[in-house]
Amino acid sequence: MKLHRNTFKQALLAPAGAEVKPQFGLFLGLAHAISAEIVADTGFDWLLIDNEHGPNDLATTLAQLQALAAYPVAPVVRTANHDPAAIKKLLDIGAQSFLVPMVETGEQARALVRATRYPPAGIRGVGTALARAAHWNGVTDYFAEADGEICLTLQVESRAGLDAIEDIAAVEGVDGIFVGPSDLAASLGHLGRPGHPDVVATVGDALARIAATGKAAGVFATDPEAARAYCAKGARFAAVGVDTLLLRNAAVRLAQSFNDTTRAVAGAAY
Ligand SMILES: O=C(O)C(=O)C[C@H](O)[C@@H](O)CO
Repeated sequence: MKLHRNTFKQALLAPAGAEVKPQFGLFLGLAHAISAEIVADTGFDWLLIDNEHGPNDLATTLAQLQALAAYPVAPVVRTANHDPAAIKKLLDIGAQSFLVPMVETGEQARALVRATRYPPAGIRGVGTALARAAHWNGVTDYFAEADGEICLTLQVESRAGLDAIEDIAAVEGVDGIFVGPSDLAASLGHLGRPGHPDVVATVGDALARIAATGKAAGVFATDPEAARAYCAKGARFAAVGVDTLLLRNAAVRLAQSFNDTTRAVAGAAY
């Protein structure tokens, strides 16, 4: 059995100058295989299983990875934090692409790369007999190929992270840097206002800086115009929605068409 090739990594790392189509994704916070499978064939390039803010755990993440495996969409797993033991378990259940929140130094980036690699490049523990990732020792040459199919993207979403963009990008094994406008807005004194002009300008500058390093720049923007503007600034992957918001907003609009309800439709995601 051959190891699954990471098409998300291939898309993000397309050679500079190549005709690179930005990869558009959706955050998944409903934490169930059914809701993940419902959106699996809707046309997104990637779907993010969120373990930071979404109520996901290892079991729900596994179920969604299994559900998505049948579809031409790339699963990305956002970790809750930088814990190498938690990353090891996510690797072993088969996650190949990661988004790690709140990275603020090159040192943190180096530690995160090591958490996703086997020795000697890293500290990932060996347990392939128990790992879906290796199809329980069914994948031939797993140890020779596993590290190469890992896609590690890190979130810069604070003033300190902004200051460290080039240091983080310089770390071998970091494939992309994703700007989180909501947490960055909070760090810049604009809590709840990711669309504030100062935040928008700062995000755009950060994307351009990331792209200039040669690493893939990523961003979160639920406003289509903002997402396209950020892609023009250098974003190569963009999360443009959240499943929870899609559900709630559709329900609010449908109810309003029958009842005299005035519930607000959630705009930008936070
Ligand atoms: O800080 C951000 O922006 C992100 O990291 C995305 C957030 O998690 C949130 O906006 C998703 O709803």
